[in-house]
Amino acid sequence: VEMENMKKGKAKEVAKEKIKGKGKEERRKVVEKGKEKGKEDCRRKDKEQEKKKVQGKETASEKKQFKGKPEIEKSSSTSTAIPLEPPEKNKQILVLGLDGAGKTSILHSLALNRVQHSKEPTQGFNAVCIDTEDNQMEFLEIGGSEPFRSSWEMYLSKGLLLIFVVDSADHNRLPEAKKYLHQLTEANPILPLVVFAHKQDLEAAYHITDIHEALGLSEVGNDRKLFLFGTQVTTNGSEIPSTMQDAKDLIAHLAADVP
Ligand SMILES: Nc1nc2c(ncn2[C@@H]2O[C@H](COP(=O)(O)OP(=O)(O)OP(=O)(O)O)[C@@H](O)[C@H]2O)c(=O)[nH]1
Ligand SMILES: [Mg+2]
Repeated sequence: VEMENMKKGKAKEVAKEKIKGKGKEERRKVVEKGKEKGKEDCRRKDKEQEKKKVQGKETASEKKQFKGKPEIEKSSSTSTAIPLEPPEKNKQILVLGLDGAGKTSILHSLALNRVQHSKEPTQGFNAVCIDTEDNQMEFLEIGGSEPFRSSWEMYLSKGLLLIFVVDSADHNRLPEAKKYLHQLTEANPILPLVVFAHKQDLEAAYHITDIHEALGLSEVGNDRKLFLFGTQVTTNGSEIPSTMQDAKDLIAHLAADVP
């Protein structure tokens, strides 16, 4: 399926203009500003992660999965028990969606520019730093299993933008995904939203227009930047599809745009 980027109404125009209108120079400034705020940690960790991957050990994000409070800014992130608290430092790109939607697989693949499927459900959090050409992004996935969903909402205020992932072939659970998505969008009416209509490789996958409808995306707020991508990761090791690359580029632009 040739995947595409769908945007809606006014939000579409605004987002487009902002991305196009923003000169590279200006964008770079924003990025530099972000780095000054202490994102070097993130970069250093990312390098360590890459090394691990090359050595064929556990992936960065798997290593960083843990229960309880995220400690991604600290050098030794280990398992801790409750309480759950939002991270206090840099703003992150939140990656949410029901269990099994494909969040971790997407993050691994975006980090490597190569497909890498996740083998295990995320138990708690999964923090991933990804370098782009002139930027660096910090993603925070929160597990989609029931016990973790109650903590999604409290991370919204710390989010730069929200990536919401759905399994496009899991028709039965689309209403549930919609319910959670709308709870999130109602709690924060302006946070930019990027929806991944994922697993487009599956025969049963709904096309993005159906996903748009099933998730009620026309009702998530007129003041919000909204994007919808049809995505998939297929064979481990293969290059990520161009739509995934497009999504990554867009996310980098959006993240750099946030003051
Ligand atoms: N067919 C297909 N399967 C996929 C795709 N992406 C991920 N998967 C599979 O879907 C399953 C769940 O993927 P994960 O990335 O662990 O899903 P998740 O959203 O992180 O799940 P939680 O961490 O439990 O919230 C794994 O078996 C993946 O291999 C895809 O594009 N197509
Ligand atoms: Mg996961």
